[in-house]
Amino acid sequence: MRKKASQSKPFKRATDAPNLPATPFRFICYFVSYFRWWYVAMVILEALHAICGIMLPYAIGEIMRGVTRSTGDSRSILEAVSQPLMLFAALSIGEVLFGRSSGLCHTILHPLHRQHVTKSLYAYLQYHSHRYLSSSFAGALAHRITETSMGVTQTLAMLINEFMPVVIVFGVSTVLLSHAHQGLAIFVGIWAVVFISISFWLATRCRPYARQAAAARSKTAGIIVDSVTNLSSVRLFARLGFERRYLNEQLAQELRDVRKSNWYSERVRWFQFISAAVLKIGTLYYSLSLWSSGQIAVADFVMATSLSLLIISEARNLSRRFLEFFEHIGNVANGVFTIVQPHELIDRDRAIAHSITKGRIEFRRVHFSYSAGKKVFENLSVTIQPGQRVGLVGFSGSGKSSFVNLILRLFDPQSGQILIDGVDVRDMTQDALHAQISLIPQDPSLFHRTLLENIRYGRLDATDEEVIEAASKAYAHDFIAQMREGYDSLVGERGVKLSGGQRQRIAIARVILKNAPILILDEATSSLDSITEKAIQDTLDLAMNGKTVIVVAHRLSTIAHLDRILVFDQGRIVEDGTHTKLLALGGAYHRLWRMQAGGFLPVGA
Ligand SMILES: Nc1ncnc2c1ncn2[C@@H]1O[C@H](COP(=O)(O)OP(=O)(O)OP(=O)(O)O)[C@@H](O)[C@H]1O
Repeated sequence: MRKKASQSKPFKRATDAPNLPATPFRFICYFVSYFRWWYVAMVILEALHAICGIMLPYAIGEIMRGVTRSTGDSRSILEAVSQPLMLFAALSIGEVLFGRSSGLCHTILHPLHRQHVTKSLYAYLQYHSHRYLSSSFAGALAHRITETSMGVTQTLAMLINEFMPVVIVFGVSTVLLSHAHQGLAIFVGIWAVVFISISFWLATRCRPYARQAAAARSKTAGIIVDSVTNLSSVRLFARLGFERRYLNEQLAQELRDVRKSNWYSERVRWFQFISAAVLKIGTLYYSLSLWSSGQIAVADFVMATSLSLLIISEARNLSRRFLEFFEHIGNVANGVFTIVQPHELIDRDRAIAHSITKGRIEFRRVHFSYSAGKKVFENLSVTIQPGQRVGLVGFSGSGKSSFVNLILRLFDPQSGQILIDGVDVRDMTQDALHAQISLIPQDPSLFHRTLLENIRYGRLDATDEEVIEAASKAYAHDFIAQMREGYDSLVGERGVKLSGGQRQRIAIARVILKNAPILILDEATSSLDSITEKAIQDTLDLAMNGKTVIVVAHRLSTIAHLDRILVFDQGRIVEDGTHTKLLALGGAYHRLWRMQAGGFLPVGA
């Protein structure tokens, strides 16, 4: 069922990702359809609320009509106004009941709706590629999701609670007035059309100023955050005054932009006040002259003036509302155009959760570049046998990480194949592939959760005992036990409360729990002191047992004991063999080895 729906979409998306439309209007409608009955109820309640409100002046007019028709004694007045009074009371009660019922719907629905948009956008974002995520600011994406979900609910709230009542008020007023006098109705009708059109036009004119002021405000916030984040550097460079001046310059710019926007809003307010005065005075004068010439009754006169006051109160903030409306729509459009993009790496239709039994990795005539132009691999072919432990060495930028990235399918090659146990990685579901490969990166990033949760991430059903056992094997238990809250300690954003070596040990514990058939170590012990590294090496050797292992290393001593070493140079494998064989060859590896023995770290070719 889902497949069918996704086939009709204009672009590729991961099969398990929500089927979100890629245009703001359709995006909003998509979510409305989930809660359609709630919205139908809100539209009806808000319409009834507005109708009750606008009918009140009519009831007042009828009361007046009753009074003028009565003979003057209190009994006849009471008789004449009893029905309009009941109407007035019913309308007043209706206004409260319908208004508050709509408010209740709003209270229940909107948080739910926002949650649903947030969940869907987050689920969609999860399937974006490594390339997409690494070229976006994580904070900005999170902010977009929040703004988009707010934008969707606010857009709908404004349509239902702000614009629809105004339209109803204008429409019903014109009908009521037309019963009293055609001319009055035409006057109010023309006023409403002109007022809405000019308000809309002014709002569109005001938009760039408001946007500029909002951008200036965000920039100020950004500068403050940046400066506070780097406060220790600011102090160490004795740049406190410099930072204040830097902020002051931005604040001065913000002031100019905000003033411009405020000045424009002030002009809009002038327009609103003048138009309100025109309506008030015009209706009063016109209806008074109609009444004095006997064309309308005093009741119609009262109704017309009350209606004009009601219309003014409804229309008062229309320009500002239009402005906010554009802003919310803009937020939705931003979110949709940023996040609801085609997914770059999606599982093929025939992809299966293939289970890796041997761990044989083969690169077959692989051509790969990150972007058009600079090639990283050209016709690369190499096979890593099951259970082999292979070290990757080479100068910085020679292609070691790219080699690993392709195995993990963080990127797809332009041509050629990467096969694991003879199956193209594109024919495996990404979930299955990633579940069967463990990676310990050079600088592991942890979740701001407890140590227990971070280690258990390797296997969610691991018991506390298994977590502690893995931590002990990774030489992490001792330092965890010394922490005040032990395994329940929070590690800070990305694990900043831990040292680099401690983070690496947590990452190793996690991988021990995961126990995947293929293990990739990217300078996995580079942050450890030599004594811990020696100890942990034994654990890693144990963890490598029976697995295919790839070790990316800059320090050649850490891979000298492996079964095989591949030497990379500008995307080519220039040497391939054991440490002893490669040293004897006297080529690139030999040169690297000599450079490191002499204390030099090779940085570039
Ligand atoms: N995400 C990326 N986008 C674009 N180009 C990239 C990206 N990652 C790497 N490259 C480029 O690809 C080439 C190979 O880089 P790669 O990271 O594979 O080298 P490496 O041998 O792992 O280097 P190091 O030892 O410094 O980690 C380099 O020219 C690099 O600039």
